Amino acid sequence: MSIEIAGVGKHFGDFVALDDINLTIPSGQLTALLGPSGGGKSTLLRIIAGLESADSGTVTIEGVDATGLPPQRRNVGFVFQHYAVFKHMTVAKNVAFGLEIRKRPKQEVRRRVDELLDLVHLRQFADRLPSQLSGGQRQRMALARALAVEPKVLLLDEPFGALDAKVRKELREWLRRLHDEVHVTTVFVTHDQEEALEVADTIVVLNEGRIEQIGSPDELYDAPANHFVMSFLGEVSTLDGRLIRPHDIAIHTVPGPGTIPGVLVRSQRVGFEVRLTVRPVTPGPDVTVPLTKTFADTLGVREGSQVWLEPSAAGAPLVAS
Ligand SMILES: Nc1ncnc2c1ncn2[C@@H]1O[C@H](COP(=O)(O)OP(=O)(O)OP(=O)(O)O)[C@@H](O)[C@H]1O
Repeated sequence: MSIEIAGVGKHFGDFVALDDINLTIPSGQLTALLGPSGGGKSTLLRIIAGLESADSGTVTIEGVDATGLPPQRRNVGFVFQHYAVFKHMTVAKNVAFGLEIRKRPKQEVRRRVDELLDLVHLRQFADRLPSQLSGGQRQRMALARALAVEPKVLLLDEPFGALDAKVRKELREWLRRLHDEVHVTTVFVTHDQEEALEVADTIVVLNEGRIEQIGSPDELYDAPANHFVMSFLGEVSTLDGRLIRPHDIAIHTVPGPGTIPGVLVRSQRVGFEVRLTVRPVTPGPDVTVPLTKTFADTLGVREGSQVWLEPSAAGAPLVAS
């Protein structure tokens, strides 16, 4: 069982937002829709949720053809970046809302709300108003509220987008742990490759309305299908007419087989790292290689030194540029 998206297309006027999307999102996994702004991620998520209808194609959720079903009959929960909370209701009431409108017995509602508040670590804030929570706590409350009605699928559109970097990082670690506890099929939209690499089981890279690649974080990072995926998923440099990750370039003070000579033009200390920028003799841009400070010290090079660059012997991902 899973979410099956077959032949989904969506236009806005002449603009093609999604072009023949075919995708299987496995049950029980955390799947990231990753891509640059305007790539079609939110449109696809909204089509899965039933908030937007596709021009063509079908959406099947856990074996049921959901293409024509309204959102409330799809058994999905969603959380958006700017979550609309009921400001006048306590945290516990906000979480209980979906259960109360479904007229579940009071005792069951109380028990379920307690469970959920434990799960999102907000039990001690049950009686506060949302305005008395931090941004990160509010998003956790939003997740508890979405989970309350036991959806088969949880859809998150940049749920941590509006928060500062530190809180975002905490919340994504927390989301991963939460997912490992509840295993609800989760699809989240992000334009942040680090977020996708760190949290997702499967990443779907969307660009200009098309799927560029689908795979595990390791597959995408180590074996990108094309130039776009490689440069979107991490830093890349161009060396000797090829694309390579900066971490896959070694610097030597003596020549060796396959090395490319160059001159060290800049040495920059950034925290625990030293970034050495080398101008190769071969045509092409300067290459910046990150090293640990200890290793940079043992190399003993300074600006103006002659050095030799070596693409890592493991031959890590080199994609013709
Ligand atoms: N209701 C609409 N009317 C017209 N164009 C739209 C509409 N909704 C989305 N679009 C366009 O469709 C394209 C895809 O939008 P979408 O929101 O899916 O992208 P995204 O990948 O989620 O981007 P972002 O990360 O910026 O949210 C964009 O170019 C957007 O301007």
